[in-house]
Amino acid sequence: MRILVATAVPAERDAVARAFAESGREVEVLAAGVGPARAAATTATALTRAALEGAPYDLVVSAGIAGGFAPDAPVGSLVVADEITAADLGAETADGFLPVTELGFGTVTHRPPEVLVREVAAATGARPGAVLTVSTVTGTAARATALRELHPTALAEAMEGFGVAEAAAAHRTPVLELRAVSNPVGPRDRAAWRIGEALAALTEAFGKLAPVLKGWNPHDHR
Ligand SMILES: O=C(O)c1cccc(C(=O)CC[C@H]2O[C@@H](n3cnc4c(=O)[nH]cnc43)[C@H](O)[C@@H]2O)c1
Repeated sequence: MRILVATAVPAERDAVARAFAESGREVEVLAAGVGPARAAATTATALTRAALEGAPYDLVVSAGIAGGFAPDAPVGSLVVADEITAADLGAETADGFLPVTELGFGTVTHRPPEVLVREVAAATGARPGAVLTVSTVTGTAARATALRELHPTALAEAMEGFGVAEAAAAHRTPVLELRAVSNPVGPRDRAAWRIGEALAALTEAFGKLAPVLKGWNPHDHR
């Protein structure tokens, strides 16, 4: 079982890697960059390289900190994606937002394996729900409300999950997204982000997750 974990920034990579200190070559943790496009490009490159080396990954995990929708995902809590949805990939119209799928293109949602989502939730206490991928961090209460109206099951927003999932899908590899909430989604207050608390929660979660991930057989749960 080979696992690729893609975070956005090195501090998140290091927080995850601490939990896998003795995993040898089974788990690689990569700082793939901020935003869906950069994350997709870096993740796809890593997946291609591994495939060409004859050691393809069996699972890709998008991980890091996130904004949480109140009151369901408070700061310090964990969220595991039961769907990974690109929330701003589409067109704005006079009648509201249209996802690209309604324009006849592509996809806006990837679904991680249900069994794995349940196992991750049980092992870590993470709450399952939609994790939105946005290219612009939400900075107003109005935008937070609009996102929840469009995505009532959303628990968190971050900036990479959909890009990582697109790369995984191109390689027919299952994907998972696990996030630790560092801030509420809403009016911008960067100074109030609890990054240290969220990174500590991420390390603890991956520590509990290591046996689950290593024991998971993708061929049993396609
Ligand atoms: O400054 C630091 O020490 C530091 C350490 C770890 C991570 C960061 C980041 O700024 C990570 C940016 C990353 O976080 C996600 N994120 C977090 N909150 C939100 C949000 O409210 N809306 C969208 N994305 C959020 C996102 O995935 C960013 O890539 C800094």
